[in-house]
Amino acid sequence: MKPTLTDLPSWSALEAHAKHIIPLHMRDMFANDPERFKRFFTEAAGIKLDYSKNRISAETKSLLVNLAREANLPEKIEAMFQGKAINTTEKRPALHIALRNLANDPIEVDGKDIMPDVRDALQQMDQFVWRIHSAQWRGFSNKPFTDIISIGIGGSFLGPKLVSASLKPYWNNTLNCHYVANIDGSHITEVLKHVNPETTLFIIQSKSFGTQETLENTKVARSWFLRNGGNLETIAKHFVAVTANTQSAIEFGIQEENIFPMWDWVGGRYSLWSAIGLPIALTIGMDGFKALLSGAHAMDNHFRTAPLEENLPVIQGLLGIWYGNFLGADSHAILPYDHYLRGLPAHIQQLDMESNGKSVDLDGDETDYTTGPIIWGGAGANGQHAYHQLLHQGTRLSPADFIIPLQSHNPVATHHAILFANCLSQTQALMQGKTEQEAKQELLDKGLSHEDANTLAPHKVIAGNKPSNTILFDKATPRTVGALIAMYEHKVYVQGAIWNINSFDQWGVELGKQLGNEILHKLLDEPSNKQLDASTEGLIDLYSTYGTSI
Ligand SMILES: O=P(O)(O)OC[C@H]1O[C@H](O)[C@H](O)[C@@H](O)[C@@H]1O
Repeated sequence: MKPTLTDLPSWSALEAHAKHIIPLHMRDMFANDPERFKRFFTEAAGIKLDYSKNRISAETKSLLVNLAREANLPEKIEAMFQGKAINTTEKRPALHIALRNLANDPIEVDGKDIMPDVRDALQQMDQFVWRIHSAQWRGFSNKPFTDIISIGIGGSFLGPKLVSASLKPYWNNTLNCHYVANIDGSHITEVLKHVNPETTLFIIQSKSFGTQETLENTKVARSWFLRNGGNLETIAKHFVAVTANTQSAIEFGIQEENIFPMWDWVGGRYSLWSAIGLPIALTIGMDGFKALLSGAHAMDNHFRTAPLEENLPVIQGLLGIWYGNFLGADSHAILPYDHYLRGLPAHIQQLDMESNGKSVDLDGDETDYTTGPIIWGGAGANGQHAYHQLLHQGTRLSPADFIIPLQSHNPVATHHAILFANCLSQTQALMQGKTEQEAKQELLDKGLSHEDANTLAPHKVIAGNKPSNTILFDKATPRTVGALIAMYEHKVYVQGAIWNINSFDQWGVELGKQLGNEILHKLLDEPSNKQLDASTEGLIDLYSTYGTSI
C-alpha cells in the first residue's frame, strides 16, 4: 500500500490534537486570550480576514501549516505558477493566473510563451468594447446597441454574471446585460421578451462550443433574430463568440473575425478573466475590467510569495481541511452581506464543488479521507430569517464565511450600520451561543414562573462554538472583487493540492450528458432499442403520454 495523506505525521498529530480541541469552547478561548483577534487576523490585496472565531489555537494553526508543508503545498503552488501540467488527466496546466499576469513575465506552455496571446486577446476585447461603446459598431438598422445577451452555462455563465452584477455601480449605463443559461425554454423566452433585435448583441460563450444548452439556445436566438428583421448578412453584426474551438464556432455560422479566443489551459470555472469576461468589460468598461484583473493579480502575488502562516488562501484552505477532515463538517456556507455580491455563493459553489468534488487521488486511487465540502449560502441579512436557524441550533456543523464591505455604494439612512451590526451579531452569536442558565435568567427577568422558565429554557439554548470567518474589504470595487474571487480560487487549489486530487477536471458531469442523449432519442420518438431501467422507462412513458415532444 502506498503511503497517503493520512500516513503523514502531521495528519496523526492533527487527529490527536482534535481530541484536545473538541471539548473546548470558543467563548473560553476569547476570554483567555485578549490578543486573539490580532493573532488570527491577516490581510492582503485589499482583503481582510478575521479568522479568530474558529475552533483553533496557535498550535492548531502550526499543525495545519505542518500538514501543508508535508503535503508539498509550497511546491504545488509553484508548479501552478510555472505552468506545470497540474491538470493531470487532461495533461494541461491550469493557468488562469496568466490571464491577470499584469507583470507580463513570460509563462511557458509546451515551450511557448503564452503571454503574447493573452495580451492580444485583451487588445481584441479592448477594441471591441470601444467600438460598441462609441457606437462605431451598430446593429443592422444602424442604431447603437442597447442590450447584450450572453449565452453560456456553467463557468461560461456564473463568473461573468456574478462579476457584472457585483459591479453594477460601475456600469456605464448605455447597455443592459442579460444572461441565458438554462435549456428550460422559459429562460430565453423571458429574456427575448424584453429586447429589440435591432439593438441586441449576442455573445455566445462556450469554451468547447459543444455544450448542448448553449448551442440550442443560440439556435433559438438566431432564428428569433432572423424572424425579426435580421438576415444572414447582418447576423455578423449581432453574434460574436468566445471559444477555444474556433472551427466549430465557424461551422455554426459565427464569422471568424467575431471570435474571441480561449485556451485549453483555462478551466471553464476559472475563465471569467478571459474574453469570457466580455459582458463584464461591456458593462463596466475595459478600465474596470483591467482593475478587476489587477485585484486578482495582487492576490496571485500574495498567494505565491506570502509565508504559509500569513497566506490568506492557505489559511482558508487549511481551516476547511481542519473542519472537514478532523471535526466532521460536511458543508461550508458563503454568506455575502452585500446585495451586489449575492451571486457569490452560486459561483463559489461551482468553483469549489466541481473542482474538489473528487474521490480518487492523482494516481487514481480512492482517497481514505473526505474531500470537497458542499458549498451553499445566500445573501445576508436575508438568510438570518431563513436558514441561519440551523446554523445556530441544528445538529450539523457548517463553517461559514461572512463577507462584508466596510463602506456601502448606497449609504441609505443607517442601513449599512444595521447590515454591519447584523453580520457581526451573527458571527458573535455563532461563537458564544447562549447557555441554559442565561436563557432561564432572561425568561425569569421577563416575569415567567420558574416552572415555565425551566420548560422553555432548553429550547432557547444555543450551543455556540460554531466557526466563522469574517472577510472584509473597503468597498466592492473591481479591484477588491477581483482579489476576493482569486482568493477563493486559490483556497480551492490549496485544498485540492493537500488532498492530492485534480482540482481542474470534471469527469463526473459527463455521465449525465451521455445518458441524457439516449433519453432524448426516446422522448423525441427517434429509433432506440436501448432498454433503460424501469424507473427511467416509466418516467419516459409519462412524458410520452402527458408531455410535449417538441
Ligand atoms: O464553456 P463550455 O465548454 O460550454 O462549458 C460549460 C460548462 O459545462 C460543463 O459541463 C462543465 O461542467 C463546466 O465546467 C463548464 O464550464
